Amino acid sequence: MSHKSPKDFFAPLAVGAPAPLREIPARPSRAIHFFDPSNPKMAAKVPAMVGTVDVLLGNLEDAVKADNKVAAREGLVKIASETDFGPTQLWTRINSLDSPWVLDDLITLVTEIGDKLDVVMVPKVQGPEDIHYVDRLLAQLEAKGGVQRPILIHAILETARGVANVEEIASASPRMQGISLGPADLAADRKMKTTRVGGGHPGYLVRQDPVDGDIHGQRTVFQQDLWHYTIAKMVDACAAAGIYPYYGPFGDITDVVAAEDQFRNAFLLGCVGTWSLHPKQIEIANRVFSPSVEDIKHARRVVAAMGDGTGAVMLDGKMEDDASLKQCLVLVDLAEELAAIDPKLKELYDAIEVD
Ligand SMILES: CC(=O)SCCNC(=O)CCNC(=O)[C@H](O)C(C)(C)COP(=O)(O)OP(=O)(O)OC[C@H]1O[C@@H](n2cnc3c(N)ncnc32)[C@H](O)[C@@H]1OP(=O)(O)O
Ligand SMILES: O=CC(=O)O
Ligand SMILES: [Mg+2]
Repeated sequence: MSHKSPKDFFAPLAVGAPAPLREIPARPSRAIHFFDPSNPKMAAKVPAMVGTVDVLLGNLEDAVKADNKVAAREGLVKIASETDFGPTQLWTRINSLDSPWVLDDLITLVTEIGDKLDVVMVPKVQGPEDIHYVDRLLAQLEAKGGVQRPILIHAILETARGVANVEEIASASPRMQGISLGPADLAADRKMKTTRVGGGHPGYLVRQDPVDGDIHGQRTVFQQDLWHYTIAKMVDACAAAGIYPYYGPFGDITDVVAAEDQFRNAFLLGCVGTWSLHPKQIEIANRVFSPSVEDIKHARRVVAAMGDGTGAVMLDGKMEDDASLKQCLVLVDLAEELAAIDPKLKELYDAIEVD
């Protein structure tokens, strides 16, 4: 397989298209909030959500009825044209690359609202060839529409082939912003025997060994995480490529407790955010994907104790060194990025006293 040289990788793919970015900016994206632009009730709520959520995503793919595909596309153009998004990013999820709608999705959105669109989410990505296709098309359309800065690409990891190719997908283009887990389509594609949109399953468990050989006696059951392997693989692929990993949908809107657990697992494993399908999931995501006061307090104590950052010190009976300092700096840096856009968090983090 032939690879592009570094100089070609960062050259625009169409005459007149903006130059690709050399680094993907670390813009907060704790919640990517989905709305259906063809649904008048949802669409009406979008302007008031600006500033309350990091990303608003006009969804054109699954969950939008086939009869409403054109209305959703046109609805998104209208909302984008009429709304000042301020600090909130505007993303879209286009229809899949084999669908009858995707070409018109891209032509319409990039030429009409390209300057407002930050990221295009591409579903059911199978391999780098899908990203190359969207990459070139975006460049051609940016040139046609006079778009001034490159629109980034976000892939959904929701096919078995996509998971097998995740490293190549992550580094397929300088437009690659990040990757989300798509547990619902991935489960179907893998022929998993679940019937849910993300989250766990009570049947996927590990059981304590029999006590005194009594297999029918009381034995503790530990439910396992169906998504651990894929999220970890995705996080590694994204970190290696310098892009951002996300959990995806949690379909049980009423189970806010399990949603929080699933989001926190993803946060701890390295994800920067998740999807929100319903307004009540935004607050959960914003909270979970922001470092806690306790974490920042501890991280700042380690930073202070480590002085010039070399050597080893004891803090509360625990050894700290360069590696634990680096982990603490991940949290401190994230807190600074979030404080810059979230005044409540800034107040919270500023009030922390390090003893
Ligand atoms: C596997 C995947 O691909 S996941 C991604 C695709 N799926 C989606 O994007 C789903 C997006 N979400 C939704 O469609 C809806 O939230 C549903 C269908 C799950 C639930 O909708 P409802 O039954 O209307 O929920 P509910 O009655 O609690 O809504 C309360 C209010 O919030 C509004 N609302 C619900 N979801 C959203 C949303 N995502 N964004 C903005 N407003 C919303 C409703 O319109 C309703 O407004 P109203 O008070 O003016 O009547
Ligand atoms: O698109 C998301 C999914 O889980 O499927
Ligand atoms: Mg899907």
